[in-house]
Amino acid sequence: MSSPSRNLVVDVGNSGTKAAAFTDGEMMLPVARVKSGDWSAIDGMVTNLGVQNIIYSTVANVPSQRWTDKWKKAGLGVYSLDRTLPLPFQSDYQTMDTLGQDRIAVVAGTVGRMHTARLIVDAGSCVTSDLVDRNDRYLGGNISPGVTMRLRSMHEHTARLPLIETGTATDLVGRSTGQALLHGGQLGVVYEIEGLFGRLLTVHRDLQLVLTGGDAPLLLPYFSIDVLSYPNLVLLGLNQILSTYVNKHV
Ligand SMILES: Nc1ncnc2c1ncn2[C@@H]1O[C@H](COP(=O)(O)OP(=O)(O)O)[C@@H](O)[C@H]1O
Ligand SMILES: CC(C)(COP(=O)(O)O)[C@@H](O)C(=O)NCCC(=O)O
Ligand SMILES: [K+]
Repeated sequence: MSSPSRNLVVDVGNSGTKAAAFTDGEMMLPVARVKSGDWSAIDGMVTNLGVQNIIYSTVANVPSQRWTDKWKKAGLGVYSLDRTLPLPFQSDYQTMDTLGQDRIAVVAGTVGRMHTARLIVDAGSCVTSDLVDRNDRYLGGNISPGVTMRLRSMHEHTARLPLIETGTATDLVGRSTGQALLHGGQLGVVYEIEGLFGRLLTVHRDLQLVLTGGDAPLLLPYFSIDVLSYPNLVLLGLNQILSTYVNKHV
C-alpha cells in the first residue's frame, strides 16, 4: 500500500501566518497560527509532520532561501503561489501579478465545490470581496479595511475616540461611544457586504455569499442573508492547487 501523501499548506497574511497539514486531501486540525515571518515555526512543522510538499501563499514576507534550500535538501517539493502554478479558473483581473495570493487561493478553493455565482469575503486585516461567476470565471473584487483596522484607525485619527475591542453587538444602533464604535466598525462591515451582495444579486441571480478569514466568526451572527462559512478557505484553495499540480506533474 502506498504511504499517505502529506502537504504542509501555509498562508502568510498581514496579521499572522496560518498553517495546516493535509493528508490525502484531508485537513489535519487544529490550524497552527504563528507570527508572520516566523519561518522557524513552519520549519518545525515540516520536521514534525513528515510532509512531502510545502506550498505557501504570501501577502507579506517570503521565506529566505536558507529555509527553502533546507526543505528542498530534505526532499520536499517546495511551491509558492506565483505564476508557475496553473490556476483552476479564468480571470478578468487586469493586474494578476499584483492580485493578492490569498485572494487567488480563496477563489480556487471554491472551484469544484460550488456551482453557482459567489461573492467570497475574506475578513482579515483587510476585507476582500471577490466575485466569481457560475462558470468559475473570476470577475474582480474589492478591498476595504478590516474590523481591527477600522477600530484602530478611528482611535488613531481622532482626539476623543477610545480604542475598543471587538465584541458582541447588541443592537443596530449604539447608545454609548463604545457601542457606537463597535456597531460602526464591526456591523458596518456586514452592512457593506450585504449592500454589495444585494447590488450584485440583480445581475447574478444565483449568487451565494461565502465567508472566511480570522474575523468571520465575529461577523457571521449579524448577516440577514444566507452565508456559507468556510473557516480556512485560503488553506483549502492552496491545497487544491498544490494537489492538482503534484498529481499531474510529479
Ligand atoms: N489568534 C488570533 N490572533 C490574531 N488575530 C486573531 C486570532 N483569532 C482571530 N483573530 C482575528 O482575526 C483577524 C485577522 O484575520 P486573518 O484572516 O488571520 O488576517 P490576515 O489574513 O490579514 O493575517 C484579526 O483582526 C483578529 O480580529
Ligand atoms: C488585500 C490584501 C492586503 C488582503 O490581505 P490580508 O488582509 O488577508 O492580510 C492582500 O490580498 C493584498 O496585499 N493584495 C494585493 C492587491 C490586490 O489584491 O490586488
Ligand atoms: K483578507
